[in-house]
Amino acid sequence: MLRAAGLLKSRSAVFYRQALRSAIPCGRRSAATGPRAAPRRARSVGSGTARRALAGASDAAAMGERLDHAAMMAAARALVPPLTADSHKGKNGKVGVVGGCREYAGAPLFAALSAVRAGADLAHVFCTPGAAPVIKGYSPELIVLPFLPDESAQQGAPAAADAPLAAIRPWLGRLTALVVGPGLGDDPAVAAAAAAVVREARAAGLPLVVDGSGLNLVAQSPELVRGYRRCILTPNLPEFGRLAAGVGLPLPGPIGAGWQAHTRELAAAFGGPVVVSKGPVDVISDGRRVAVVEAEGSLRRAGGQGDVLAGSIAAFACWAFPRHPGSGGGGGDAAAAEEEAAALMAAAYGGCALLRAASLAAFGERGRSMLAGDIIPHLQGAFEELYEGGGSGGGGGARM
Ligand SMILES: NC(=O)C1=CN([C@@H]2O[C@H](COP(=O)(O)OP(=O)(O)OC[C@H]3O[C@@H](n4cnc5c(N)ncnc54)[C@H](O)[C@@H]3O)[C@@H](O)[C@H]2O)[C@@H](O)CC1
Ligand SMILES: Nc1ncnc2c1ncn2[C@@H]1O[C@H](COP(=O)(O)OP(=O)(O)OP(=O)(O)O)[C@@H](O)[C@H]1O
Repeated sequence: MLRAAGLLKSRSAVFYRQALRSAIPCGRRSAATGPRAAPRRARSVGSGTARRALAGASDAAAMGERLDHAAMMAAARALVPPLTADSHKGKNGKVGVVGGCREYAGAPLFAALSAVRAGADLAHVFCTPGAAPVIKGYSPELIVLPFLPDESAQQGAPAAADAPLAAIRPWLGRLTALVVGPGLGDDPAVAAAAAAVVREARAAGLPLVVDGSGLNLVAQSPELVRGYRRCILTPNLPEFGRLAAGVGLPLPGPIGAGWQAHTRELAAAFGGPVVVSKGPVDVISDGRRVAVVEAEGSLRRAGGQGDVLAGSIAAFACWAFPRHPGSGGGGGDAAAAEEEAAALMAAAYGGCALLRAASLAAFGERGRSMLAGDIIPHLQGAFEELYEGGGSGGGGGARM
């Protein structure tokens, strides 16, 4: 038994290392990705670490010029808080997930569990009453709050968002990042409540990751996030097309990877949010600079991998804005805007690289049977390899 576990462990470690190697275009491990000798200090966006790490790549860059992989990995690594004996619960992140309805209970579960497995301390799921017992039943770790409208009771009723927002509002102030959309569905009352939560979160300067059905909300009402600098939009290609249509950005031809070339333009059209266009490579842009995550991932396309990504990015977003001071809105000084954009780009890059390494490891273990839930136990080993240099290689056979 122990021997088998050891074999699994070392097999996993091989996959993390493969993922790591394939993440480095020159094929050698740079200082930026090597193990760290010294303990790290806690850092915040205000320290300028993320911006400085990006500066070498971005200062000379023309609009849309591609940022360097090693610099992006260093920037992501700089966001990771050290584990210290004087930490308290919540210090390393409290993530909220707005999503989960009768049809889709898995998506918010994947996002929330991934956030805590990536290192956030707490995860809350704001879902409909129909989804709550299912989500809770899967994981005692999650704080499940059935405050979104009950879809079955709402048919034909006006989409009033006041009551759900009143229930959710007291919790928002405790969070350090919010994921909006995994498994939210398209019920009008649920969508109206989620839109109200987005407005409230934005007013409070809370970092947002918008994914899944949340992107449909944004496509229909781009003003929800337009100009908001603490927002990451994570579209797959159909979602990318809907967002582009929402802001009047023309795209060439039918759905396809070529659309990703327009990621910078889409981000520019939103004027604040970072866009992560998911696909064969993940293209990340703040409307000015572009970073591309090319690391090898899984060959499986099982549903839910985007939810694991959203939760992983949310953990990094907590670390990018530990106390979310300021509003993240337009205006303010240019240096602050630059800091926020750099931190957000680093958070997105960190999450994308993590997902790819973990899914490659899960694929190595499960092959064609790999599911999104199989990736989550591998977040640990992938995280250690990419961001801590420890490389326990753990995760094989562990529970979600
Ligand atoms: N287990 C769950 O509860 C899951 C729920 N999910 C949720 O389900 C809701 C709806 O998501 P959908 O996946 O239906 O909607 P999407 O808009 O993501 O996808 C619509 C259709 O486009 C296709 N498609 C996706 N990527 C494509 C690409 N690159 N090229 C061509 N076609 C592509 C898909 O097969 C799908 O049929 C969201 O809220 C989402 O979060 C998903 O996250 C999957 C897992
Ligand atoms: N064609 C591809 N080649 C390689 N990796 C891919 C490809 N498509 C997706 N991925 C990987 O899967 C991740 C999630 O992308 P995907 O398109 O599955 O999201 P999604 O459709 O939003 O997921 P979900 O099923 O959770 O809604 C990407 O970030 C990338 O790592």
